[in-house]
Amino acid sequence: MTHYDLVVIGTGSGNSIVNHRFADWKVAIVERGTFGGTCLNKGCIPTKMFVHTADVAATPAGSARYGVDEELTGVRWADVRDRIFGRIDPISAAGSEYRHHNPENANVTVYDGTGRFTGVKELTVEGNDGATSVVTGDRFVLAAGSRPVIPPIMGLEETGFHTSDTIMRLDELPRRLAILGSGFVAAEFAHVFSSFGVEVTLIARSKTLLRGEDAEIAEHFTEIARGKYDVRLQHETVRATRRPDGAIELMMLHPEGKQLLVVDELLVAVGRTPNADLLNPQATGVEVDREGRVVVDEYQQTAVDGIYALGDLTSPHQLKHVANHEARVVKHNLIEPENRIKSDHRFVPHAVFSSPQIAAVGLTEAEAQEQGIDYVVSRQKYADIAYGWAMEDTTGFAKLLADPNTGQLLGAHILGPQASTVIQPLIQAMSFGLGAYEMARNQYWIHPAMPELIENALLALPLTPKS
Ligand SMILES: Cc1cc2nc3c(=O)[nH]c(=O)nc-3n(C[C@H](O)[C@H](O)[C@H](O)COP(=O)(O)OP(=O)(O)OC[C@H]3O[C@@H](n4cnc5c(N)ncnc54)[C@H](O)[C@@H]3O)c2cc1C
Ligand SMILES: NC(=O)c1ccc[n+]([C@@H]2O[C@H](COP(=O)([O-])OP(=O)(O)OC[C@H]3O[C@@H](n4cnc5c(N)ncnc54)[C@H](O)[C@@H]3O)[C@@H](O)[C@H]2O)c1
Repeated sequence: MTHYDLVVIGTGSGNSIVNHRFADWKVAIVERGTFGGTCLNKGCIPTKMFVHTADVAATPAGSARYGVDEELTGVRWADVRDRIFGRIDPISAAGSEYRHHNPENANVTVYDGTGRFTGVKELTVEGNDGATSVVTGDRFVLAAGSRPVIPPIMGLEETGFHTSDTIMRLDELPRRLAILGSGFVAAEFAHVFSSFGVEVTLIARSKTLLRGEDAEIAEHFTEIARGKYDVRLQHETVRATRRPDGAIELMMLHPEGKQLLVVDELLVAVGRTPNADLLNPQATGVEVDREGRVVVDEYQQTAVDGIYALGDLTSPHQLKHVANHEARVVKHNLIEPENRIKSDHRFVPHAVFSSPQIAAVGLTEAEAQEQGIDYVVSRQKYADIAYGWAMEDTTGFAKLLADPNTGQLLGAHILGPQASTVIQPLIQAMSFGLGAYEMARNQYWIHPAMPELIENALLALPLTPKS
């Protein structure tokens, strides 16, 4: 049994905690999978590299409206895949090498294996090489992330399927792909594979895709998606079978009856569950809530003094910028326990990198209504700003909600080109309390740039000056 000052479990955002400020600490890092975690290896980064490539592949299909005739003559899947992972895999390997062998990490021991609490502040690591080690620590950081949910569909395991963990490493592009789910992962991969020429069928139980978004955004996105690939709404997949010819047959229930779908590959994208169960946190007194998340306070500390948790393991926002923010809070609180800081989850934004993009922060209109909050609303189409004319955009818009009493923004929802970038000034305004009326009028907005979408949406809010 070896004792450490600090034990970090998980090398996603958890890995960013240990730096020169911990040089005097004896540190253990435990990682069961690929160094760098989900975002680097299987999440944000490769998906966005595929999404950008898909945007390029989709360009010819939309260029005729500008009077430019282009043709997509092919997508070299193996080249796309190998370019992307040819860049990512060495970064992950270098991160692992750095922690294992670089003299700057002389105080750090890496355990390649799965950690599981077997007592109070005692972790048993089943090494990937079969060896077992027991480590104890004064402090722990639980940063073990989440994994894809596999729904209980008859025959699914025997049939075989992909998740976001494996779909990006396919040997070749399938002719037909079914995607089960209607959230972030489904929306992004539907764009990627349909742009690459794959016949995509998206199977959703809900009445709209992306139902966590503001209802107007979700409805518009669903309508646009239906024009690009086959979208089956209100379909419950009940059985999967592998046919003798190798194809996959899915049986779905729909209000109007049973349906069969035959595809070559299946991507399951129905959510992610925290990896808390792998850690057996109860053995050290750490609480887990009904959703399976490790419970933390505003300092990111669990019920046990000195045991902190962060990221997908604990947060309802399964987003990298949230995991990174929480890692910075935990780092500070470890180094300065007498002067701890709180994490700030007031205005957590997100973006869906599909086509079109979606970005949002704050309340949806339905949430404002449910919470009985007084609000005013404005909408601004890309089609009615100069850059929208340049892009010939016909579907994009921004929707803003503001409190008429305080003049503060309550929510922002954007569907359209570069939504993930265009939204940033609104996140800033909400975070720093800048009034919507003043924001619109007391600064220059570059003409004729895309943020004029925001300027006009702000000007359209029926507000009065507050300062
Ligand atoms: C396809 C996809 C696309 C995404 N795109 C975006 C995006 O565009 N923007 C965004 O903000 N977010 C995105 N996300 C979400 C983002 O990847 C996660 O929110 C983020 O990576 C979580 O970081 P983390 O440090 O909490 O966990 P992870 O990065 O998952 O790290 C946890 C690590 O812990 C290890 N581990 C687990 N259990 C144990 C154990 N018992 N012992 C030892 N090690 C263990 C795991 O192997 C893993 O390496 C995406 C996710 C997916 C799946
Ligand atoms: N751009 C980004 O920031 C990004 C991209 C990808 C993933 N992520 C993160 O990863 C998380 C997981 O993504 P996800 O898309 O897997 O989950 P999700 O929670 O976004 O969406 C899953 C959807 O699948 C539906 N569903 C559940 N069971 C189903 C079933 N049996 N059949 C059909 N549909 C079913 C759910 O109702 C839900 O709408 C996201 O919530 C997000 O936090 C973020």
